[in-house]
Amino acid sequence: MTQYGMSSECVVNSTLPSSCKMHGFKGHLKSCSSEASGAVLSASGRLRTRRSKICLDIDDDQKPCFSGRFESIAHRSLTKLKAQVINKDWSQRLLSIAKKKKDSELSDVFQPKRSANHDMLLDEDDEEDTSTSEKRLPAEMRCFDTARICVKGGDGGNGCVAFRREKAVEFGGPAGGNGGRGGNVWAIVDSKLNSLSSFRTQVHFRASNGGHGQGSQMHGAEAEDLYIPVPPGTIIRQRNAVEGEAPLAELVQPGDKALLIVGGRGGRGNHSFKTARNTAPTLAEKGEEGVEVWVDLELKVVADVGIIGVPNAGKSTLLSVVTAARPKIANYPFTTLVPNLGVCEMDYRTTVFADVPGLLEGAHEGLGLGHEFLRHVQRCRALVHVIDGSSPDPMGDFRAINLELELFNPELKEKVQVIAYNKVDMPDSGDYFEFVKEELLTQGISADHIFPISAVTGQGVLDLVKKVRKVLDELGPAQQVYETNAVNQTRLPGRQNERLDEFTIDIEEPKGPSGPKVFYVMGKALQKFAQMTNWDYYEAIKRFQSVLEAAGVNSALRARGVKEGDAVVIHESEFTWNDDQSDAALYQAFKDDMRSRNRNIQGIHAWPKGAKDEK
Ligand SMILES: Nc1nc2c(ncn2[C@@H]2O[C@H](COP(=O)(O)OP(=O)(O)OP(=O)(O)O)[C@@H](O)[C@H]2O)c(=O)[nH]1
Ligand SMILES: [Mg+2]
Repeated sequence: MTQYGMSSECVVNSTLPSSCKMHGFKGHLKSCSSEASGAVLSASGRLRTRRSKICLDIDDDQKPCFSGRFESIAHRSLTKLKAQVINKDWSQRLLSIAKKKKDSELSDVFQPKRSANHDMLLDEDDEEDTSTSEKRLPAEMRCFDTARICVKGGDGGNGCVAFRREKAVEFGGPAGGNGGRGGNVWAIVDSKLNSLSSFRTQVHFRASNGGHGQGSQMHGAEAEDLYIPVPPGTIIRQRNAVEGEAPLAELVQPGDKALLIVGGRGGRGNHSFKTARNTAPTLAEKGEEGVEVWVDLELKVVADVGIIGVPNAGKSTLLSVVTAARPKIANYPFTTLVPNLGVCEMDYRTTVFADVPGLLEGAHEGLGLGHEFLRHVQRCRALVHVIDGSSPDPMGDFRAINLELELFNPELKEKVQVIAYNKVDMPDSGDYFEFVKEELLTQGISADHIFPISAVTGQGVLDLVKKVRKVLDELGPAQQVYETNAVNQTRLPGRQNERLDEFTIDIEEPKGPSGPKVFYVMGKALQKFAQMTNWDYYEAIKRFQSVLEAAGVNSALRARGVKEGDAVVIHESEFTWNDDQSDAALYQAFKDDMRSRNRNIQGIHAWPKGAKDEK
């Protein structure tokens, strides 16, 4: 029996929230104990103290199986504390878990992973499989190069109904201001970022709403735009985009930005409705609602040189020596979980290095940390292959990695590789270098591409970097890195030419023999118009009615057989069809509606002819 991530001598001091429920141990857990006084930790119990010493005993051959909230908390706490663990059992355990991870789905970053109806086609079993395979690795170990976020443009502010009231100004006229525009949502490159991990904690991005209009012709304030920072090399697509569809944006260079969502426009106040015939209008529009969409982000790391090698070879150490980057370095495999970028400046020229997580045999099939970051290697112009000199079989490692690269994508084999035989400061590795070099020469690697280095002492690193620079120079200037036909929209679009007379009508048959039919009227402009109509003003409803008449909706409904009492649904509003289209009938319907909504009738300065006010 071994313990998960810790030995009996090494007890983790973990701070867990008091509400952390220890449920769902599913029988793998052999026993739990807690040393903190009063702490209760059992398969069905609850952890009651904030600071507790926990030991979890787990069968040798079984994976720990947590569920619910405890899973993420336990993994997070254990991952944070793994450096403190004296026993290296953690690494072994981690490695074995990672090896078990097998993701059969091979997909390219530029191909949307799922078709539009893929989710719908998934049966329940498939869904379960996906969720369990995703949960097999702790969140900290996943490569954060994809994310799904929800963006919403700000709502426009409402227009205002107001009249000028001043001493000695008898008929002041309408003075209601317009609402302000809602905020737009942009994605902008932030060169300090190198992964999409920030989108783990924030998924919803909403721009602020525009200010409402006020009296004295005061317009509402325009909302500020929302800028979502993304790392360079981010591709943004509509959720479930179909194959071949152009992405919304591809942001590569620092300063690149793209408009994702436009904020809603502000509603007009009654001052805007003033005409020669209607000099005192009592209606105003509501602000347009901001659109909400889900978008998929994918990151392609943009680097000149990719540092590859087996886990623990010293890749991150090399990156920290040649660049100012400070990646995490530790003596266990899979220290690096997301690709790290570093910029090396030499002779007034910059070279971007990417240190990718360690590769394992079977990486092309998704073993280890999966094949996701192999896509990043694909985009590097040259590779530095770090061989771990302290490994029992350095040439075996070298061959295995090259085979993995080739199996993932044959083009990867063609990439120029500069070999860095690392850890020569260690006596065993240094002595072994000549043998390895001979082997490498027999593999067809030219002698001037092989460098014995010690990333820790810096020995041989300068020569290596000079060679890398030379190789890049020989390859010529970097190619255009925009790889998709994305429409990076950088300007606000002009007014959309949406027509009110473009609509469709769907009919839902009555439920019972005497029930009403339901007519769904759908059209982009019509729905927006219905959403912006302020139903609290009679004049607004009258305007809505006349627009329906002018756009041909009423005649289309009549042609489809609408009868008195049938329901007509436009956007989120439901109306009851009345054959009597007179002002009096409309006013009566308005009054009934206001009463049912418990609202006070307001803004009517002249009652329509024939309407009888009950008040
Ligand atoms: N003696 C010696 N140790 C080295 C050298 N380079 C790296 N190391 C050690 O090797 C261990 C692993 O180094 P990392 O840089 O984290 O290795 P890595 O390849 O990035 O490992 P992963 O990210 O886990 O794949 C650390 O303990 C380093 O101190 C070297 O040149 N000499
Ligand atoms: Mg590393």
